Amino acid sequence: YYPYLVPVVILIVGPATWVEKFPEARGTRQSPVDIVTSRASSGGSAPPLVWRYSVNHPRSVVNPGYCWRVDENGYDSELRGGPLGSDVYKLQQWHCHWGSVNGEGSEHTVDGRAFSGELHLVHWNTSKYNSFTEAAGQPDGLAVLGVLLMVGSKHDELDKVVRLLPYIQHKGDKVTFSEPLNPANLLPKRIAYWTYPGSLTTPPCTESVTWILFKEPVQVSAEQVRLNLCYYVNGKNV
Ligand SMILES: O=C(NCc1ccccc1)Nc1ccc2c(c1)[B-](O)(O)OC2
Ligand SMILES: [Zn+2]
Repeated sequence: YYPYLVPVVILIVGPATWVEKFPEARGTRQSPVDIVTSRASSGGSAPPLVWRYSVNHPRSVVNPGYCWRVDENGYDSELRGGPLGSDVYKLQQWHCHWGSVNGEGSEHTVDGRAFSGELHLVHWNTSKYNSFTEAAGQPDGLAVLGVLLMVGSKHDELDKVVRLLPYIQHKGDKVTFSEPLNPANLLPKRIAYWTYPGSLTTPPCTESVTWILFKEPVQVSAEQVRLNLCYYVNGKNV
């Protein structure tokens, strides 16, 4: 009776329906995936992954309704090497995924294990395409650095965004800040990573993402997780 209705309803409006509106979601390289570490082949002779980000420019934190997103507003940055061939990618935005239950917020899992959250730094291929939107439709258009988040010590760089969340409680809210922030400080110390060709994990689920998921999780405090949860799950935006 009653409780059995709820899961069915959730399935009808959740990812299961995305294929109707977004045919890409039925594709062959859909993300997220579970990283089965025993099946990952070693990187062999891939060149080093190299990045450079602008620090002192105004950024805006936006509430798109399902996470928070920081727009880089086109300021200079570069990501190259690793699995990206000879193309240069530029940071467009970065955003965070959190779960409703602590410890289950990440999109990717590693050997079946979920993490408290997951940061995505979204870059687009400026060597081949003229805009993010154009690149987002191409198989080699986007490159996303994925950072797994686990509860531990407070993350000072991330806190520059987390402390602004109370000001963007509703979908569409946006706040601009000019405090210097280096996105490179959001990445783990050790930069070993898994990489695979995948897709956006949210509609339109376009298969245009070269995923680069760092192996080492980054620590954020329980309070930082709580702040993220209370603005995105308890009814304010879902
Ligand atoms: O950029 C997104 N939408 C707007 C859009 C504009 C123009 C064309 C297509 C899409 N979405 C999106 C981009 C990157 C990632 C994700 C979602 B993610 O999977 O959450 O992590 C990586
Ligand atoms: Zn994402």
